[in-house]
Amino acid sequence: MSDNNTPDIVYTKVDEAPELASASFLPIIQAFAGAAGVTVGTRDISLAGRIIAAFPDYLSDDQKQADHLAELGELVKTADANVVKLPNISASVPQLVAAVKELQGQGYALPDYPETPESEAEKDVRARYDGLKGSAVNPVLREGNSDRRAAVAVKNYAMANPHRMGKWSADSKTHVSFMDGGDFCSNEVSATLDAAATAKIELVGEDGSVTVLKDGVSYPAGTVVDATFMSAAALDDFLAKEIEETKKDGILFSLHMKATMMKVSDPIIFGHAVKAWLAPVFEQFGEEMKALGVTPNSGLGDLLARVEGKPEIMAAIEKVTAERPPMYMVNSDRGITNLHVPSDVIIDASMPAVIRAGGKGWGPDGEEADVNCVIPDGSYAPVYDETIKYFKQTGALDPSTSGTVQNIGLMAQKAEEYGSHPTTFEIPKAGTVRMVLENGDVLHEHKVAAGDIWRSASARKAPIEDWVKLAIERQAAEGCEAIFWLDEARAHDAELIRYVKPILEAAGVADKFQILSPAKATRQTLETIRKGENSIAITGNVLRDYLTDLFPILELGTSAKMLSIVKLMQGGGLFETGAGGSAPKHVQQLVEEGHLRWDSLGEFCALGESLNFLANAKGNKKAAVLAKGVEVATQKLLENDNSPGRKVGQTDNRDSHFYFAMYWAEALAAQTADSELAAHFKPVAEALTSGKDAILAELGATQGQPADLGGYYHTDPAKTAAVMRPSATLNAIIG
Ligand SMILES: NC(=O)C1=CN([C@@H]2O[C@H](COP(=O)(O)OP(=O)(O)OC[C@H]3O[C@@H](n4cnc5c(N)ncnc54)[C@H](OP(=O)(O)O)[C@@H]3O)[C@@H](O)[C@H]2O)C=CC1
Ligand SMILES: O=C(O)CCC(=O)C(=O)O
Ligand SMILES: [Mg+2]
Repeated sequence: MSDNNTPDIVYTKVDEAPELASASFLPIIQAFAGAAGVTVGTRDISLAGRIIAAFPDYLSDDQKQADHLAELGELVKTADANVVKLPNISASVPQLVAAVKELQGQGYALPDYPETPESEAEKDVRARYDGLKGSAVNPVLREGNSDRRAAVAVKNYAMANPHRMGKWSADSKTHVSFMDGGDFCSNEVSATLDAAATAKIELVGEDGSVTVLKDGVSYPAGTVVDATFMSAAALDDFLAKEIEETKKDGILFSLHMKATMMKVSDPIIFGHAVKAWLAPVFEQFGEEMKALGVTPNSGLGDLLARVEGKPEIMAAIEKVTAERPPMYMVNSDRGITNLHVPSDVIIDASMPAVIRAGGKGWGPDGEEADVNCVIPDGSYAPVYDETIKYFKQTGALDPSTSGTVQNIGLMAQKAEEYGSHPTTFEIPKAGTVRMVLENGDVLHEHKVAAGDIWRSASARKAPIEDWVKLAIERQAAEGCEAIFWLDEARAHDAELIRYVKPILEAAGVADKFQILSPAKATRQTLETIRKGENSIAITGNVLRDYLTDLFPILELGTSAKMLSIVKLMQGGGLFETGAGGSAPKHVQQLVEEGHLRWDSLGEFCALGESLNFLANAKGNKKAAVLAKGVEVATQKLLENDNSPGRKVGQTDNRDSHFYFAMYWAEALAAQTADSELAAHFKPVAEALTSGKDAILAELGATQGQPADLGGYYHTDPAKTAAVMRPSATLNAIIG
């Protein structure tokens, strides 16, 4: 749906640090693009914006907001889509509840999040909130497969200016622990559908009763449909054993999940860990805590807040905690543990952080220590396991000589586990889960017990074929090693391999590709980049996510600098900014000490790609000139080291936007392809250059002081602009 009101480029309005950055950077983009007749507009996909859009019937007319996510969901299915997508919050329940509370405080008469909905009205409210939970944005926008890599200039800069890496020692006790049975990995079955089909998922109880869990799940022909489950009993045994083992080893206990993206299964697994950690407390006070509204899936933080006024429960918690191994901390100064909030420790970012640090996590005493990284399901844990084993044997990677790993990820149309939420169930009672097709065929069945987590994931034919073709294209462009990270011994992967091989053979390029299990691919890839050579990892959706944080964090120090292109299957373009999240810690630092260390390199890269797309797809010559200018400016910003530093007083996000604007204007003034644009930008470049000292002084004057944004999830635009655009000189030139 592209109408006259759709701008040439849609720049998404999001949350937390990237949204703060946009308050400073977007006015620059709009002014520069406007001079070339390119329109850049925003669509609000922030958590607060999505909440407001979901409850028009509760709000006054001036508070109402259209459903921009739905609009973008349509746009990305057209060739007109040109969307720059910044990272947004994939909300856990505590984040959602906090955002609602903040909006209520601002006068939005939103209903409370119903913990235990009973009336029809409460059930309706709960369903609307549930639709906003977790990764509700990315799967809607990602109508294409993923191509993530470091731009050449960025990689070269990282090699010339290597970040610090923690040292690995051969006797590090840090390791990964995963289940050896009863998990999603070992229970998986998979089949490819010959014809289009509609399935019903039902639970046949041991008593013979039939409960329909989900009806009318339809798949086009050629879809790979998986089913699997995690045994709750096996999970509980595993967690109890790991807590004991960690204590024996004298190291930190940590749990790494993706409770945001895997919004149904992983919060439940997280809740099992909370229960395992406080097992004796739950045994003694389980009923009382339930009455207080304790839901282990929301984490220890929520639990502690609810039992605060109960000294006997608090005493029991203290007693158990003293017997437990020390826990890996999110923030030891504030006592925030790994199990406090399900969205605080997110595996794609958290495991690389441990690995980059040489296998260290922060303990409750504020000191670094070795850590047991518990990742219950064995499907992808071997990647981290193998990485850690490799570094223990060989020492840390050297970013000044290391090659690079690019990723081609199967992501389109809610591929694989990351699209499985509507078909994931916590099983209410023992029986058999069956997936039955409309002709009565039983596609998959599993015998399950109460509390098991059963889920079905699928990958469609068109996205799979598009993914293999994209891999062929990228391998031809790079000429380097290319590995499909697929395990022929795993049911789902075996079905994918049946697609991959014939396509490679038909294209005559089978010899350019290898197919290796994730563990073997990890080792080979690490050996390749250690030699200074490059590798393309062609993976499913989960490994796309994991690897595009893991390798960039080792090679570049951060995944913020990644080029992240989604070639939409209907011809449009979606340009994600970096491969990281919305960095809540950065907001805290800005609010406390007026320094924003968010690095917008991902935005610069995405902007360049988006303008190039406009130039190529729409023949917009001026956009091509703008794009070239963005490339030159980015290169210059790197060369001159104008990226943000971590500490107050150093270059920050706002300073780096000024430098970017100055270099961009200089490049546009100097180019000869479009004299009109050159003439327009000449005085702009001069004003920015001669105003440099004044501008930097005005920007710097705000550092070191607390900043007031007028909100967290729903900030005040005027206050945010005052914080993020404090230079009157710069504003006058841009304005
Ligand atoms: N594409 C998307 O929409 C994504 C959204 N998310 C969401 O983001 C939130 C936070 O997720 P989390 O897993 O903590 O991951 P983040 O990537 O937000 O944070 C991890 C750390 O990465 C570093 N980092 C990330 N981006 C930048 C940047 N541009 N500049 C500088 N440093 C950066 C920071 O490290 P340091 O502190 O060392 O500076 C940061 O603290 C969650 O709500 C999650 O749901 C997460 C991933 C992707
Ligand atoms: O959508 C999300 O929750 C996170 C996405 C993510 O981590 C990624 O795409 O790398
Ligand atoms: Mg990720």
